[in-house]
Amino acid sequence: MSLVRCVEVARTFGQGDRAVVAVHGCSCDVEAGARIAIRGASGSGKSTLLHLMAGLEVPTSGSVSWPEFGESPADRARQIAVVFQGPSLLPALDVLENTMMAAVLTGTDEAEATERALAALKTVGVTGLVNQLPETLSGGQAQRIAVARALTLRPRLLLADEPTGQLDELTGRHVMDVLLAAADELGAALVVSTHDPTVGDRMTEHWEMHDGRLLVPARGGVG
Ligand SMILES: Nc1ncnc2c1ncn2[C@@H]1O[C@H](COP(=O)(O)OP(=O)(O)OP(=O)(O)O)[C@@H](O)[C@H]1O
Repeated sequence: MSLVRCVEVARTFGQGDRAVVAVHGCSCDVEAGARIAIRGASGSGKSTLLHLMAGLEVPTSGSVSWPEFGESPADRARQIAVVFQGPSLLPALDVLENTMMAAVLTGTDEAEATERALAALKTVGVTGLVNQLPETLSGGQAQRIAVARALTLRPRLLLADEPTGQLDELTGRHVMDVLLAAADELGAALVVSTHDPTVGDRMTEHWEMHDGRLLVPARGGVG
């Protein structure tokens, strides 16, 4: 069964002359355990599609459903983690608090969330930073903490929007190692938008976006 099903989904921003159709009539399924890379030029709609899949954007038309996650947004929030493209840490919270926050807000006991967050920070290699505020971090460190926050949630669906875009090659490879290992361990599906062909090479399904339109090759097709 699909974790996410998009049927003829479209998302338009703005109105009238200023309307931008970011996503046009996209239909796709993310199956349990999938490893999907979404490639496409800047502005082709990758982030918007990931946000629709996460339930963070509401489609202008069409439908997004989560057949395995239940109807309520609260149930979904526990099952889906997003690694955002840009800075996403809360400036007033330190690294540990940022890492555990999403899990606590979705119902994980605080002691359990702390334990998970410390383990996730160790996994991404930033244990020395637990008490620092986001303003003291490099872009790469902040991105690794955003990955740790996603892992702390223990989701069944991991959506990562250009997770290596701001990182040097070695750190980027490490972040992908961590995301793939975590997805394996959790039995989660992983969907990554990327411009980096080396990231795409590590995934098993290859989707393309062009001007808001999604091309999903038939299973076993050439990516
Ligand atoms: N909140 C918004 N308001 C208005 N326009 C938006 C908004 N979000 C996205 N867009 C527009 O929708 C289109 C698709 O943007 P999106 O960020 O989804 O593309 P992308 O493929 O992720 O780009 P990139 O690779 O640069 O991150 C772009 O033309 C963008 O300017």
